[in-house]
Amino acid sequence: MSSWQTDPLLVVEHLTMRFGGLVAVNNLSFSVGRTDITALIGPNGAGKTTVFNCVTGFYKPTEGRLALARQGIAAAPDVEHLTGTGARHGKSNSGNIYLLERMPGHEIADKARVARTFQNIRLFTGMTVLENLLVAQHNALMKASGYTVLGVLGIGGYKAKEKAAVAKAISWLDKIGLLDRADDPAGDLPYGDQRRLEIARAMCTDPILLCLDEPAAGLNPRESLELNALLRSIRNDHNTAVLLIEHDMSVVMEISDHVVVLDYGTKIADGTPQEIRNDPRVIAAYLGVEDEEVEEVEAEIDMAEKAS
Ligand SMILES: Nc1ncnc2c1ncn2[C@@H]1O[C@H](COP(=O)(O)OP(=O)(O)OP(=O)(O)O)[C@@H](O)[C@H]1O
Repeated sequence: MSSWQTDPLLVVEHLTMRFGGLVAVNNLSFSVGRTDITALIGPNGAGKTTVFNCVTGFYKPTEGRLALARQGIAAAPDVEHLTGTGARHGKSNSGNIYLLERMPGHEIADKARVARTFQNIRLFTGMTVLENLLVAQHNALMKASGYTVLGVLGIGGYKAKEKAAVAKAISWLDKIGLLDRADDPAGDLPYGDQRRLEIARAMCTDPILLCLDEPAAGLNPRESLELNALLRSIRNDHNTAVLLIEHDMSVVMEISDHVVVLDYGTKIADGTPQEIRNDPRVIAAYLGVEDEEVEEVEAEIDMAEKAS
């Protein structure tokens, strides 16, 4: 059995999102494995970003449940019990469970520890590269200060936390190869570096789930390889599950453990890259081609896989 079945971090059940008469996501169920890179793929308008917006609290789903278990397994009876209490989160025998559909975005980030990036880069371009990573840790630092001036001036653990925040930022800059650009404005970085900085900024909040909206868009082949290595390291070395939306099939095939395919808001396939890659419905839907073109597309995917 695969990780998303045996050790799910997030279980999405019957998620539906309507905008007036338009059903953007329709009765969608899938799981995100705790140790997986999960790719959400599908043609333009399939509902991928809407799913992200529901997971991260930008939208309140019309229907459905999104249960995240910080540790252990969110056992069905525990999730049912929590749902019945009307609470947003609660303790179970194996740890805390969070019902994301009930939580505002800032709680999803702070308490459930879900971080995200956007399709278009949203760095603070006028701040330095280092400052971008420090700002990401602002909430944790303010907590350490006890929200008091004395706290900020050094009573209690604030100074130690401040040092740790700088150390964490520097270690991420080192990891993404931008230590020598630490004092430059983030807006001066080339596009691919800005993308990696945005991911590092999200990682500075110590997420348990990192949601990336088209991280490979606009990257050249070298930057794309660097991104793959970074995402693998996030999964392997930082115990952070990754959920990404991606159109670049070579990236999806190369780094995903699990692929969920949407078309018109509905799930049409769910499995390993190997399982979904030979499914003609997936290829046709994802690339928006007619049936007779499917073989051609399969050949293209083969070539992309061999090249990566
Ligand atoms: N806030 C909104 N109000 C109305 N309709 C919306 C809203 N957000 C998304 N939609 C619609 O929901 C459908 C799904 O959009 P969504 O952006 O989730 O698709 P997507 O798979 O992420 O597409 P893309 O790959 O182009 O980013 C589309 O028809 C879109 O127009």
